[in-house]
Amino acid sequence: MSFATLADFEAALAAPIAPDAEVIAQARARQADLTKPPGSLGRLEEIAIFFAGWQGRARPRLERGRAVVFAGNHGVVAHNVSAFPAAVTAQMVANFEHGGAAINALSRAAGLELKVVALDLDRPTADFTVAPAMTEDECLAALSAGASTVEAGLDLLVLGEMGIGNTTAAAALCARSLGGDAAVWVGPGTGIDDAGIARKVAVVDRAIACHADAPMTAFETLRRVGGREIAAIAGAVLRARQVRVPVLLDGFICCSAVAPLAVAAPASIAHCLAGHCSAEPGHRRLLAALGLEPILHLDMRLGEASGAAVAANIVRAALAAHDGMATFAEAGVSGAG
Ligand SMILES: Cc1cc2ncn([C@H]3O[C@H](COP(=O)(O)O)[C@@H](O)[C@H]3O)c2cc1C
Ligand SMILES: O=C(O)c1cccnc1
Repeated sequence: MSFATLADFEAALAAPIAPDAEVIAQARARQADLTKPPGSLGRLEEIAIFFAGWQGRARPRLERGRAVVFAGNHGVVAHNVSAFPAAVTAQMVANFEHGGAAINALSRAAGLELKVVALDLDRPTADFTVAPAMTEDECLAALSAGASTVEAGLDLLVLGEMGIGNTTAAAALCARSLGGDAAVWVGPGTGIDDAGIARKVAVVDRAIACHADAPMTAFETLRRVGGREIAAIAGAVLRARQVRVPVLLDGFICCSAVAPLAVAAPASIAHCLAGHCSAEPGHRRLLAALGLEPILHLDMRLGEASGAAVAANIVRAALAAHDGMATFAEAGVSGAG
């Protein structure tokens, strides 16, 4: 599946795709029958029921889980908005390929297959303080690259990114999609100092002003102030919903990729859970705006799908309890009197 035209993107965004209500009812009934006080597994129960509805299976499984890390480079790094040089993006992609990054260890620990997709790293996006980051064709190609990593039959999709400078793009996406001053969305990213944060705020203000007259559509926001890895995440999310694969989103940047989608069509991210709340200050506000309750709070601020990969272990635990526990009848345990 690809996004050959803008109409394909708009159709995927608006498609009326919902979880299976009958299967949700079956999974809920099973939870009520398991040998525990009702509700005592808390959020784990909700996670199991969510996966049941999207997988269309009253006893959902996590055999084929995939983590995908998309990488892209950003013209906006010319404004000195990251603590690290842009060359680190390609160097980290090499590190992913050699198995040495955090996501290699964490995806292995969670039993997830790992795919790394580098998107035109030698062609950074345009500086979005003066021009759209991508042409329409470039944005469609990135959306398609994301969609092509997802197929029916996956039990879980974990999404993440690598792209030096992309917390600046993420802040601009949030400001354009959700409003609010640049200052509420800008944070230290890889660790810039206060002067760097002030530079970043000014860059996001200029970006918002530069694109203020453009249509406030999801596509224009992704294309103008996003990046290739960010558009690829949006494409993967839309494709996952079409094939009913539940998604775990990672940190601030990953979630910023779905903000334009959620604003345009709230149901377009109904199959997504937030793996964690990162330490990047805008993430908490972004999750609240998206109506997502993060599974974990671990003060992580890495990206690479790392927080979502850790949360996949919680999903695994939720599904194991849902599938493996005995019912009151099977175990001969008395129900509530
Ligand atoms: C070695 C290294 C590994 C990373 N892995 C993810 N990121 C994270 O940091 C970047 C965003 O922060 P900023 O906007 O400040 O550049 C993204 O690549 C993100 O995934 C990394 C950053 C570095 C330096
Ligand atoms: O929230 C994240 O995922 C994040 C925060 C800072 C830098 N890189 C990623």
